[in-house]
Amino acid sequence: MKLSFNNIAKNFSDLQVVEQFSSEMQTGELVALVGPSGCGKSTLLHIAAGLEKPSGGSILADGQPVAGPHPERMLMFQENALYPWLTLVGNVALALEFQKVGKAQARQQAVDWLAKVKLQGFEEYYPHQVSGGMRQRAALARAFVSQPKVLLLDEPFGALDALTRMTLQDALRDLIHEVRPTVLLVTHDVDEALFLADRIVVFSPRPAMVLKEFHLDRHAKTHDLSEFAAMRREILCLLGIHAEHEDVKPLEGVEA
Ligand SMILES: Nc1ncnc2c1ncn2[C@@H]1O[C@H](COP(=O)(O)OP(=O)(O)OP(=O)(O)O)[C@@H](O)[C@H]1O
Repeated sequence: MKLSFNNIAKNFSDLQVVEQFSSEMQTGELVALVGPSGCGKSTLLHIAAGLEKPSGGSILADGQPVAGPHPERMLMFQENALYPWLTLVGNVALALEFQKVGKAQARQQAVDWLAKVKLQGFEEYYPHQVSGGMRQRAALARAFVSQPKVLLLDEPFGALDALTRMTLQDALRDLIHEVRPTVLLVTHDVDEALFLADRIVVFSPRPAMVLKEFHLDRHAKTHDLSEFAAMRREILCLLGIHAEHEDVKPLEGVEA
């Protein structure tokens, strides 16, 4: 599904959050939105989800105005997105039951998708009985089970430790490869954007304006992002972060 943001502006009372944002996300494209905290990235996701109305401009999904939330445009948050009173399989099946899929069929599909995110054997566990990474795996299964055409990810792995985050990024890549939704990813993690995205949009502080877009080759990327070092440095620089301080320096006396 193609998403078109046409001259989007958004303000909350006197607060101008987004100014003149225009961009087209092609079917199956993964676009990462990065920018300073509070610049309006989540607001753009909410507009795409149909949860917020723009103050100016229009948002189209396959040429049709977005009038409100729709299951084909799925929003996934950072953490605690699962219902604590339902098991993992119950949480995933519920996404289908909302769409009027029969209970038995919903459950079978939920079991299948939990297996795809390596949670077989944990179907009957409650969210508090599994780790944060496992909860986010289940949340991924729930986001993908109804095979959405657009996936809106708001810092999906922001609460996880670095190692768990990387395994979840791999899982997300596999699911995207299978379902091929159009994805808008809000992240503070530049490496996550470099690993997952086809395109990275870097925003200014509020009101959000596009500072620069980066196009990445779609090929089998690994977590070794050394080939993107120059791009990483430029993005960090645009965000006002001194990249040279970020780099790991060899310890004294150790040859680089
Ligand atoms: N419903 C709302 N009512 C009033 N103000 C809001 C609302 N939603 C967001 N804002 C304000 O809009 C600004 C942008 O918020 P938004 O969550 O889009 O930023 P962000 O770039 O996603 O931030 P972060 O990276 O910290 O999550 C903030 O100042 C926020 O307080």
